[in-house]
Amino acid sequence: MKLEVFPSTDALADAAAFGIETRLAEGLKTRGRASLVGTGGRSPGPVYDRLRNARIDWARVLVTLCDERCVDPEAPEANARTVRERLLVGEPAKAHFIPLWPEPPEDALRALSPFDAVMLGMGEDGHVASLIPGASNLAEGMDPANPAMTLPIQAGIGTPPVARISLTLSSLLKSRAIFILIAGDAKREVIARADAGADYPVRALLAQDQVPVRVLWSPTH
Ligand SMILES: O=C(O)[C@H](O)[C@@H](O)[C@H](O)[C@H](O)COP(=O)(O)O
Repeated sequence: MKLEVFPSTDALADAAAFGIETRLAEGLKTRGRASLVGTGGRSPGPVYDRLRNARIDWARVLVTLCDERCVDPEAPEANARTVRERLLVGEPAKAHFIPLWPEPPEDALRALSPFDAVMLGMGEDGHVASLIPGASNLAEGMDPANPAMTLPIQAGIGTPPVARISLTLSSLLKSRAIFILIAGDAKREVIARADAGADYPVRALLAQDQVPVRVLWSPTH
């Protein structure tokens, strides 16, 4: 793993947004459509803010999420709400948004893949999307041969501890580029340990050579 170190959240967000916009533009140019898998948490907000200004044909872009909390889509905890408020405003409102909940869109996701760009955060427990250590079906979610695109995750783990829908590892890997956004010293140590072989969910993304993965780090959120 090559950790890309940025001095600030702004610098990280500039680089991530540029990388993602480039992937979307490439998808539009070569395939006439593009797909973005977004994420929740604190990391993506500043990236969405920049992507809003991307001069691409948003009407031909499909946007979905790597995970969703099973809460009212209007609730502040809903990842869809973050995407609606931070990304799908102005021109990007023309993009087609595919929610993961209440009906996991298995077929739509399969038809959409491989995704042009997948943006992920990472927890201090090494989770990505909602592939969270402690989930009773984590092995299923981490099975690279699992044909399912999505996986329900029980309530009681993760923050907030609500039930969730996550993309599976196999669906995250049906992509052309993955961007992992992390902040703070604790997560820098976790990802270094994962890269060195520790059994965190994020390790599965670092230890494969099917999809290019960029890991972008800044000292704070
Ligand atoms: O819905 C979620 O909670 C996320 O998708 C989750 O996987 C998040 O990305 C990480 O927990 C990192 O969160 P931060 O970006 O806040 O560090």
